[in-house]
Amino acid sequence: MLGIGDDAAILKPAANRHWVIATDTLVSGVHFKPDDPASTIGHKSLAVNFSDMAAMGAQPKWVLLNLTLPAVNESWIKAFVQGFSQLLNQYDVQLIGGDTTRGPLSIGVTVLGDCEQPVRRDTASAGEAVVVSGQLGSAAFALHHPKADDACLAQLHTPQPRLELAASIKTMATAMIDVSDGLLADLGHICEQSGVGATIELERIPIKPVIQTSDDWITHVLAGGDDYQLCFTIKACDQHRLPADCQVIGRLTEDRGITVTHHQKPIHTGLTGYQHFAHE
Ligand SMILES: Nc1ncnc2c1ncn2[C@@H]1O[C@H](COP(=O)(O)OP(=O)(O)OP(=O)(O)O)[C@@H](O)[C@H]1O
Ligand SMILES: Cc1ncc(C[n+]2csc(CCOP(=O)(O)O)c2C)c(N)n1
Ligand SMILES: [Mg+2]
Repeated sequence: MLGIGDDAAILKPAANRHWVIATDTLVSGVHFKPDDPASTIGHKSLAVNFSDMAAMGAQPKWVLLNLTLPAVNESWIKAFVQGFSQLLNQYDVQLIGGDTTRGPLSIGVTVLGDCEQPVRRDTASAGEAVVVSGQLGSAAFALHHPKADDACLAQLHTPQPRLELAASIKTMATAMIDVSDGLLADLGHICEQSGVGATIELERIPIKPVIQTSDDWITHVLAGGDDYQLCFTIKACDQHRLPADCQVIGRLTEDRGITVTHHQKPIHTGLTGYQHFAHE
């Protein structure tokens, strides 16, 4: 085992474990505002990667950090490191390397984790219940209404990866994903890759009541993104075993596509999810 200092780090996998590897980049102006606090940018760049580990039912162990900075601003870097290290230490994860270059501000993180049995996106079946953790739409609401609610703003700036929750439900989850691009997009990935569809009930999706003050709250809930909650599927017989922070919001169907109902009536949203190249 060798960390920072050589041309590459060296890892020795534990026997009978699966390695799980993911990478996610945050770009200034795309994933955060240039004047957001550096400590929250540090936190979020790691949290979104840990969220991918949670979605696989894996435990993060090591990370690589690729920093592109426009200039050396010591107080900015100090605050970034503080936010980044706080989450690293919380989950006992080691920074084993990375790269630092000059350019427009962006942060790339690669995370390596392990688990006994990963939870995939392509293993759900029709008839199973669709579950989400926490509440959806808070971060998207805060992005559009930054002064409206501190709890929503905290969801946007310092999302908490659902690692403990994932560990507690991973054996009952038949498929799982984290909600980064919006529920419709991410549940859509489970559906497409598992060859099923879904019907979800809007009124069963947990939200903070304050977001309903926005005319666009349905868009925030279904397609806003930046939630970093878990969406997973379970057998109907496991519903009574769900932790309190999890809510069944619908069911998987043989028919493809996702139908959203509001008080039993289908609603036509025309929504997809967060798309990086949608407005080109
Ligand atoms: N440039 C790329 N080269 C190779 N594979 C890629 C590339 N971009 C995405 N992928 C792969 O495509 C799959 C989906 O990645 P994507 O980033 O779209 O989804 P995600 O990780 O669920 O979402 P998010 O990035 O919002 O967390 C992953 O397996 C990822 O490794
Ligand atoms: C300044 C600013 N503009 C827009 C957003 C919203 N946003 C950006 S990327 C993304 C999806 C996840 O990205 P990826 O798919 O790359 O992981 C979302 C919801 C934000 N947070 N800050
Ligand atoms: Mg990704």
